[in-house]
Amino acid sequence: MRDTMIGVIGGSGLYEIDGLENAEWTRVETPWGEPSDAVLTGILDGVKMAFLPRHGRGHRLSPTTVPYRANIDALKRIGVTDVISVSACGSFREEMAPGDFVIVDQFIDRTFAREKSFFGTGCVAHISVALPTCPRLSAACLTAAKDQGITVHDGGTYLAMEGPQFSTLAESKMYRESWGADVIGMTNMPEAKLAREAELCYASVAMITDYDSWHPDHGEVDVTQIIQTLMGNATKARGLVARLPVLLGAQRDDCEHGCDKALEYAILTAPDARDPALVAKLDAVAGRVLNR
Ligand SMILES: CSC[C@H]1O[C@H](OP(=O)(O)O)[C@H](O)[C@@H]1O
Ligand SMILES: Nc1ncnc2[nH]cnc12
Repeated sequence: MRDTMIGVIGGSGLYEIDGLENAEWTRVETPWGEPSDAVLTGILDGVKMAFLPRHGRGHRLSPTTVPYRANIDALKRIGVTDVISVSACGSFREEMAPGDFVIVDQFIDRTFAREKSFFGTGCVAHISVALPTCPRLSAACLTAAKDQGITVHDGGTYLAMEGPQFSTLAESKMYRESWGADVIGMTNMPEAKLAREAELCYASVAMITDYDSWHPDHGEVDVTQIIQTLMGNATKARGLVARLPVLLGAQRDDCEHGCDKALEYAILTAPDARDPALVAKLDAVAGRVLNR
C-alpha cells in the first residue's frame, strides 16, 4: 500500500479547486521545462491532492503550447498516483448534450504539433495505449459524477484535434459519421499517452459545452456560448472532484489494470547504449525501471 495523491488537471474554466486544507501553490522544476503553472497542493478528506491548471491561471497557454511533458513529470515528481483530467469538449452525439459529462475511455489522436513522448534517441520505449484510461479511476469519476447529480455518460471516444481553430463542417461530419468519435477537444493527447508512460493512472472527465458544427439545429461553434456552459460545468466539476478523496481513499494498492507497471518491459535500448543525459531526465518518469 502507498499514499494516494490525486492530481487534477483543470481544463478551460477550471483554474482552481476548493476546500483544500494546508493549500499551497508550489513551483515544480522539471527536466522538460516549466509546467503550465505552479501546482496547488493540500489535503481533502484526509487524502493528498494536487491541482494544475492546464492552460495556466488566466488561460495563457493554447492547446498546442501546453507543456504536456512538464505537467505530467511535475505531477509524478511530487508524488501524484492518480491523474484526473478535466476538459471542455464538443459533442458528436445528440444524446450527449451541453452540460453533460462523459467519462472518456478511448481517443483518436489527430494532434501533430506536440512532443508526444518522454522517450527517444538514446532511450527508446514502446508502451501500450490500447486501453488508454484506468478503469478503476474512471469508475470512481463516474460514481462521483452520479453522486453529484450530473448527467454522465459511461465511456466515449474523444477526438483530440490540434486547434486552436474549431473543426470545419466536413471534418466534424467525418469524425462523427465515419470515425465514430463521440466528443472532440484539443488537449487530452498527448496528455493521456504521457501519463501512461509515466506509469500514472489516468481518467478523463469531458464536460460538454457544445455540439461542434455538425448539428443542424445548433449552427457553428460559438466561443461565447461555450463560455456560458463552461461556467456551469466548472461548478459541477468542482463537486465531482470533491467526492473523489472519499471514493479513492488515502491509501492505494498497485493498479489492478497495470497502469503503474506500463514500463515494465517497454524500454528497448540496451543499458550500455542509453544516453546518460536522457536517462537523467527520465528520473521521475521512469526511475522505477531505469534504476534497477
Ligand atoms: C474553451 S473552448 C476550446 C478549448 O477548451 C478545451 O480546453 P481543455 O481541454 O483544456 O478544457 C479545448 O480542448 C480547447 O483547448
Ligand atoms: N467543439 C469543440 N472542438 C474542440 N474543442 C472544444 N472544446 C470545447 N468545444 C470544442
